[in-house]
Amino acid sequence: QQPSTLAGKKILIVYLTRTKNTFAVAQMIQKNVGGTLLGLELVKPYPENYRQHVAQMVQENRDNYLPPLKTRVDMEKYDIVFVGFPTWDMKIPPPMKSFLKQYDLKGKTIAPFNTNAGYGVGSGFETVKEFCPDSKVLEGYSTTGGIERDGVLFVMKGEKETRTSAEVREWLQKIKVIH
Ligand SMILES: Cc1cc2nc3c(=O)[nH]c(=O)nc-3n(C[C@H](O)[C@H](O)[C@H](O)COP(=O)(O)O)c2cc1C
Repeated sequence: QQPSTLAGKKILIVYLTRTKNTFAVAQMIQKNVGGTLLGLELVKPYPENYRQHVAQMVQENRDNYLPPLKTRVDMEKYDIVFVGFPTWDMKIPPPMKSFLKQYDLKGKTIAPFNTNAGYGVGSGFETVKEFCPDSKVLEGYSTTGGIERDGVLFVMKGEKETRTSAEVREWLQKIKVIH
């Protein structure tokens, strides 16, 4: 494991994923910094069908609905929280808003990361800042993931995986989590 410039700090890597691209980035982060991986699960999972999933999410955004989480975590144990999510509708996904709203992240350091279909993170990183006004929100990392609409699901393999791993390391160095 790499020496951490934040030695002694307890790290949580929370992520939301549907087709595992964001999960793959979460694993790359863990390889570099250690810490606990935590995948967000919902009380009522989204439909497996992509179009139904999109329709439900669009409605949730319209209603500003925060879906209840099944996942529980003792946040007091952690100092640094990595927050990973795919871009949905050019925004942060509703379940990640549920997470940010539910837990007290005051005084903690937050490092957001994202995968998307090529249109970028949208308003996602800004929303993290809005939900965490009393946290230190570091510069985020974003990369392309799947394009489920076109049948492209998991892409974090081969050359893409190698390149993304290198970028993740560079990002962790830039935000001074590792040397
Ligand atoms: C409901 C839904 C909405 C999405 N909306 C967008 C979007 O607005 N812009 C974009 O670039 N990608 C969008 N995507 C694509 C995902 O961000 C991309 O495939 C991402 O890598 C998925 O991460 P995951 O494999 O961790 O689930 C959407 C995917 C889903 C399932």
